[in-house]
Amino acid sequence: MPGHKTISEEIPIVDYSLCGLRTSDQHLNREDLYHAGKDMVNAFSNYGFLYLINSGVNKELLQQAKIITDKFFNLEKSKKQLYSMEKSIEFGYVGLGREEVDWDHPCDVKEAFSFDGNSVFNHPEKLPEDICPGVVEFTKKFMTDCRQLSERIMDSLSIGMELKEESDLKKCHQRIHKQGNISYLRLNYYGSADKFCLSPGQIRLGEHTDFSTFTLLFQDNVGGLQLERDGIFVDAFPLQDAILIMAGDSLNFLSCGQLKAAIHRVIVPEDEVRQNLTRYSFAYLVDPDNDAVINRPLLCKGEKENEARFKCLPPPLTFGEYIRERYSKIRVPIE
Ligand SMILES: O=C(O)CCC(=O)C(=O)O
Ligand SMILES: [Fe+2]
Repeated sequence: MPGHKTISEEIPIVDYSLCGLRTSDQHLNREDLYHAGKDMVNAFSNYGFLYLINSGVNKELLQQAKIITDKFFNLEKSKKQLYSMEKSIEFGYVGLGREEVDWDHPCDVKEAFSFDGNSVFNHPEKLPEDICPGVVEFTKKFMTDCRQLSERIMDSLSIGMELKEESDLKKCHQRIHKQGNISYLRLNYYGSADKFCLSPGQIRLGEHTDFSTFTLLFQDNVGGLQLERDGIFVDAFPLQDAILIMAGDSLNFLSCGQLKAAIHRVIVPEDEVRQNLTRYSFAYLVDPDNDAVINRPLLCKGEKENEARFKCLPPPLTFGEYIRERYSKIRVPIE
């Protein structure tokens, strides 16, 4: 039976060997989804994050992710800028200083490229294949694995949360990788710290929660990612072959606050050798459909719609409306 233990007493570990991508749909067992789902719900209720091991995501794809990231971000600035992200679209290149998730600190010291599923699968001609050969094939394969894994995780969560209608969570995510849903892969690239004059208090990525339902985060061994636990930031030490799963704002809303959104940030490591290493991370953000209402809690078994937590709810808010409002606060406009 999949277990639930802790790494350094900090980050719960959920073993997905019986429900991950190596298990075919026919061999998937409800009992196994239930046990993993309960572990996930416990971890998200207490902390908002967990390490998933034995997910079955193809390891070769992670090596390719690193090669593609290296290839793209080492290009000249002028080439990268040909693919600059336009306003409010989750596709394109975000250069140094274009995002500031936490306005109490100076700008984030990172570059990123986001690939939303609709662009990758339906408009691959938009991708930078000309300057970064292989990117179309890689994103298609990697995002397919991520979507399949995310759907399994939604099945586990729906059973683990004891939803009255188990399909309700997935119903909010019917258009992943299609028009009307912006679930996306973000390649994050944090250049060596010695190249920049960091201002006091400047960190690589400011404190934030993701807007997503949840985020699958693949990080390298450099370190620097921190998660808030009981009001204190703890190091999310990279764990070999594990995916860090962080609950986002949408899951927090959909569970009426029962599942916490993970507060996280990336600092510059204190260790000088590590500071001067380039850090990579790959984040796949599973988002609800743009028109899905996210601030109406999903009904659990035994619950009635007229119970206390359903009273006095604010006016309905769709995911599309929510992100428009949030993005306007984090993006520094293009000059
Ligand atoms: O680089 C990391 O480890 C975290 C990235 C992240 O939080 C994000 O892309 O939203
Ligand atoms: Fe994040």
